[in-house]
Amino acid sequence: MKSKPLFKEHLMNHKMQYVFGAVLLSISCLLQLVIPQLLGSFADLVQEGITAGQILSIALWIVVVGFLAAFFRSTGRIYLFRLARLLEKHIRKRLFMKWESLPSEYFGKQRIGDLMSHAVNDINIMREVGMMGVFSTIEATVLIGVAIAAMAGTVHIGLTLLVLLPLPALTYLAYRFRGEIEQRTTLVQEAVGQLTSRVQEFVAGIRVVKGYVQEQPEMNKFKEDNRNNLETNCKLNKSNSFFTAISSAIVGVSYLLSVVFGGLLVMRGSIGMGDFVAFNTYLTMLVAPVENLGKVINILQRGKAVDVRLRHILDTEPAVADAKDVHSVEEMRGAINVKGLTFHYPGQKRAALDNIHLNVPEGSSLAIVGKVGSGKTTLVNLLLRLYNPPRGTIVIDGHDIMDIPLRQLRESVGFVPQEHMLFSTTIGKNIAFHPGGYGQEHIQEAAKVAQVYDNIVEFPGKFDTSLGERGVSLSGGQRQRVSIARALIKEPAILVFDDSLSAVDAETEERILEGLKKAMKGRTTIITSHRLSAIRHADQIVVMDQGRIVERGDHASLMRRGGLYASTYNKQTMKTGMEGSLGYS
Ligand SMILES: Nc1ncnc2c1ncn2[C@@H]1O[C@H](COP(=O)(O)OP(=O)(O)OP(=O)(O)O)[C@@H](O)[C@H]1O
Repeated sequence: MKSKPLFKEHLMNHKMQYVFGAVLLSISCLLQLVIPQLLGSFADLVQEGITAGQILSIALWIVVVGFLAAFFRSTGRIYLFRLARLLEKHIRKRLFMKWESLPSEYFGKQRIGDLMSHAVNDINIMREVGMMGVFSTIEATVLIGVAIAAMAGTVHIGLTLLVLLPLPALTYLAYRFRGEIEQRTTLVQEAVGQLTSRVQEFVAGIRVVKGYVQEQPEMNKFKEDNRNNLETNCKLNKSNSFFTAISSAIVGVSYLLSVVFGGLLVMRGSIGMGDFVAFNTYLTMLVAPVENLGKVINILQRGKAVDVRLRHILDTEPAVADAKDVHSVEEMRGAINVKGLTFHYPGQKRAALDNIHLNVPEGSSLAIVGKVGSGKTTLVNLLLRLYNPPRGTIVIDGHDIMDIPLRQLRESVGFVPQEHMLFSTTIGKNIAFHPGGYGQEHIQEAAKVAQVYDNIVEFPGKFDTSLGERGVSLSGGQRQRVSIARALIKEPAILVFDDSLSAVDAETEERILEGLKKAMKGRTTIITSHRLSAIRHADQIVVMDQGRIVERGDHASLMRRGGLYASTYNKQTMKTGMEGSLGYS
């Protein structure tokens, strides 16, 4: 279902609050319009010979009216701005919830800078719509409307019409600039996204940049993006300034007409001096709201463009989601059956997996080995339902994986991915990464099994040591093991290690797997690895090549067979032996 325009929806949901804010602001506007009348009376009295008491009385009225107008204006402002903050909070929450529901594939296609730009800049613009957009629209509408009525009703209808003549030009101008400002705003947002992505990539890849002496080319790319950002902003600024300047010029023409023709009317005696003063004070009061109208139109246009962009994200249907009638299954035990699984990535002709059959009994271990790109990660991703497998091709404990609620499925799997993402919080919290949290005892036990306990207790803060963004203060191997501890603490029915031990040497990998034996007991374990020595104890080993299983069996039977597995194993052990004798292992 398509979502409604975000601001409109917020307006409808908070109708009464907006009305109340508008009433407060309108009272302030009406009070402000009393001041020209007071000044008009003052001018008339001056001509007739004013007394000190009259001066004092008018001054007092101006102070009282000014004070009340300011009181209602600031109260209305506080009220309406609070609504705008609510709008900002609401959209940010919806956006984050939507992002959480989208598959990792979605994020693979997005630049981080663009996502950041949506989360920060776009939402700021929506807040501006709620703040200045609403506030200035109400103020401009009431002030302009009532001021014009007062000018026509109390001073001179002909002069009012004459002075207002240039204003339709402002409407035309707003119409003419509408598309241009909208288009340029989009370009500015894109330029900001590009710049943010560039900085993010530079920071994330700083070691590669330095290692390949790419500082200068990277600086050139940054300069180009920075220049583009400047240019797009200047163009937008030009449109805005041009628009504002012409708006002011139009208002200036109104002034000219008022002074010339108003002056003539005073000379002819058609209106009094007081009326002339009041008329020009009204006109002065019109200048700010009319000028603001330009800004408001600009904000509303930018808001419209952002609204469309944000709704485009909010309307994205997650490719992987629970079916409507999905029900929790009884306890997950971890018996996995894969039946004739063939899988194509969206838009790909070549099958990433081709007719895969597997039977992994509950509590047993399966190792998936094969060359780069042979389909190991794809198989694991489908088991976690990061993509949808064809119906009936993956069955866990007798249930088609498509009929198991995603939450239950993923809670039953302890997944250790290739990339070890750690969050910028303490090591303990990285391990206890679960809504309910875990006690210290659990955290320490998981760290021990993952062979990282000794490293952690050496840090000054032990488990309370804070990690920088992406866990930069830990070595690759330590990060991997913290990530393993995070999977183990869940005590899941199924453990999946997707080439997760590649950052440690062969000996450490074996030691970790040896240490994990206790944790693996009673759990179905799936390990993908390039290093065959590490997985040789698995109950079942499958060798993949170009999306197909080309060999299967246990280590001994595969070695006897003398195929791809045996030759790779022999090559690898020979290499490791050489490295060992050279002191590398
Ligand atoms: N998101 C994707 N979209 C399209 N094709 C993909 C995607 N991910 C992987 N592939 C392709 O699917 C095939 C299998 O990839 P997969 O990542 O499963 O291999 P792998 O055996 O895990 O490789 P590695 O050992 O390098 O991790 C490859 O040809 C790869 O290019």
